[in-house]
Amino acid sequence: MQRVRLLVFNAALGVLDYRVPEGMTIEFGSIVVAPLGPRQVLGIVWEAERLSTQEVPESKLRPLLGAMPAPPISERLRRLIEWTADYYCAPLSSVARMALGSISALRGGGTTTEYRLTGAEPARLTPQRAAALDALQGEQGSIRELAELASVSDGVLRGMVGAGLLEAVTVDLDRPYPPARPEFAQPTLSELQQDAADIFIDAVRAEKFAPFLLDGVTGSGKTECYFEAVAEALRRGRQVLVLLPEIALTENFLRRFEHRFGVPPILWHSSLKSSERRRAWRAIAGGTAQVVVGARSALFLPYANLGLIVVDEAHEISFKQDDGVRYNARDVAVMRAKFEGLPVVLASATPALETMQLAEAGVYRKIDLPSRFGGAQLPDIRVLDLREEAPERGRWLAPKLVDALKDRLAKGEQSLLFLNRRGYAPLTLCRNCGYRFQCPNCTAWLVEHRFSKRLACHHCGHETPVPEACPECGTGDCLVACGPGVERIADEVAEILPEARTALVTSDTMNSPHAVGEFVAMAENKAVDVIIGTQLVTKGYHFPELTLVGVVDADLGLEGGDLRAGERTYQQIAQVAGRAGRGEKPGEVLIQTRHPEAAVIAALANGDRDAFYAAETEARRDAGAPPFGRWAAIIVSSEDQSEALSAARAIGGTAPNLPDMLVLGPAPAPLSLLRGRHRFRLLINARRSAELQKTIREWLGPLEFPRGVRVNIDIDPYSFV
Ligand SMILES: Nc1ncnc2c1ncn2[C@@H]1O[C@H](COP(=O)(O)OP(=O)(O)OP(=O)(O)O)[C@@H](O)[C@H]1O
Ligand SMILES: [Zn+2]
Repeated sequence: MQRVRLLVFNAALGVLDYRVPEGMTIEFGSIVVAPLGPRQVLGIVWEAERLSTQEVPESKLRPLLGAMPAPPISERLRRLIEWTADYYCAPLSSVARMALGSISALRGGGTTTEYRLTGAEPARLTPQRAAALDALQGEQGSIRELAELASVSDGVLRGMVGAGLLEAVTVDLDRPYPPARPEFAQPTLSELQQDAADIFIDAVRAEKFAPFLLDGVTGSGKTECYFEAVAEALRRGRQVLVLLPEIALTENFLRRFEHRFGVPPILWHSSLKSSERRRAWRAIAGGTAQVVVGARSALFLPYANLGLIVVDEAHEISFKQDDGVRYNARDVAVMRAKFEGLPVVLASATPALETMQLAEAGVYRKIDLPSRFGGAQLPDIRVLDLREEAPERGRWLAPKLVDALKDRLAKGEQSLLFLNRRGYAPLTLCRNCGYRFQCPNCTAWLVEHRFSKRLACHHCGHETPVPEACPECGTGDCLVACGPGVERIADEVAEILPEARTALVTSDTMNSPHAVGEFVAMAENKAVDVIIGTQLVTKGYHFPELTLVGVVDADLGLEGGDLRAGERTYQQIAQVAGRAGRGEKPGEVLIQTRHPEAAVIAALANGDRDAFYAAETEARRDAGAPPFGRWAAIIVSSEDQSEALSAARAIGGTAPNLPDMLVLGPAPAPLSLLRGRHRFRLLINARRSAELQKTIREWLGPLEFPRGVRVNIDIDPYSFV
């Protein structure tokens, strides 16, 4: 190769041509360093005919500086990167960057230095050193990482190294992971489970593209089934990727995996320490990482030898990324399996309608597990009509739910209360003048968090202490909390069941793997009587003593009229209901609602999933909504409202007039102010036959906007705010 075309990691530059200097060997996919003016850029050597750019004359070509000591990005992954960029209308370089994951890992293995406490007991300590000493017990990391953990400056820690309180440790980045053992603790599967597992095992052996939907009720043992496919991949020396929707679930998964295979899997997520990240990336690219578990970002990594992909809780909307490259990891996982030629298993008790449709059309092979493992029955579901069975004044739990909670406590069984709202109260207002606390950066109320004594915005993170007096009228002691969040429900439980031991499970409390682990251990050891949680606690957990689930407000998710609100409500409630009665004792679910007649609630109460899917399918068909039609959104934002509006109007004004595409808007977004940016939205509804992405590219491509305007395209959107 004399002349090469690079995809460089800079969306503005994109594609550049270079000369390969004498003696340097590279191939397509090689990761190289190239000069750019006085600077250097990283790039991937790409097939020139697949990337268009202005030809640079031979005489002007500058030579590459060198190749990184990392395996080249495979052709299959290059094709997936192209497909993703094309489908989601995203810059190729932004997608490719996700494959690199850790830029520092590209520099090679070797060693790095980390620090940990020596255990020395100093006579006297500054308050900062004392705080660091406290915070860093059992921790190890770079100075920067430890400084962040302890909330002190790097300088404080350097001083502690000098004083002998911290010591340097050499970490080998290429030290191998202990091998997982496919036969470590093989369970005896039920006949149904074994049939499902055999199909997956055959698919792993076939080494061909094969998409599956594993549709099994809650507690049917979906994990045990796909673990058998994982075991087969391990026996054959192939790598496995398991995608989970949230990091909070990984802790649970990790323990189950270790039980089954003798060692923990390799984790990949955004809060890995830099040395862990480098080690994991190198093992993934080198083929020695056997099973990788991660959130979305693990999907684009350069696995050397992938043999199976599993997407667990595949219906979860958090697989859709809503910033940067707006891709859906569930869908891209299927595409990756296709390009790589391997099986992919989407597992869920409440599959997305899109997934169901593909299964019905025969595109995905559907494998059913219709009953719970070990003879456990699905729980009994009853509706509490809040219009007839109102909670006491200032309370949120209806008398029947309170009685059920008391009954379980008396019997020593566990209960779970689900409310998908963090904090104490979603709105705080002044009793005297009616002033409402609103975020200065977003169209959103500030949510009171009573434990941290703060008012917080759940969109931008803005926080302020709860004031003594109303900032508007100055009256003291006049603020009222409106509506419940989980913290308020926890207070109510403490009042009605003072002797009950409670656990609050939200992203505020489950903010580290350690916290999640502690919660799971407590719940399993029956050190908790009542769990109060947000959607975090609705899925994945298996607590055999949990026999009662109370849904505090089933109508919450139906408000706002999002196009998938019905489906999402169904999934959340069915999932949380699925936590009840998983052991020997039967489960009961009480759903509080003001709309018992709503189709979703009725379907849940009757345990009639098919009726719900049928009704939802018809509604979507009528509306031309996915999977029958397609949507795309264009979000225009700027710190300057009029600038955002005129840009949105310019887009609306040049909208193509096509028979198979309808453009709605622009209209102010429901979240019309977000992180200080004013937002307008357009929604495109297209027939399946429409060339949606091509049309959007041709429509927006020629338009020019002021520098402060951002235009984001969201293909197959999940968020409409
Ligand atoms: N064949 C088996 N032998 C022993 N235990 C099993 C078997 N199958 C399932 N279990 C146990 O039953 C419980 C439920 O299984 P699992 O959590 O895999 O269900 P699931 O289908 O993933 O449920 P959910 O969708 O509700 O998370 C787990 O504790 C699991 O270990
Ligand atoms: Zn905000």
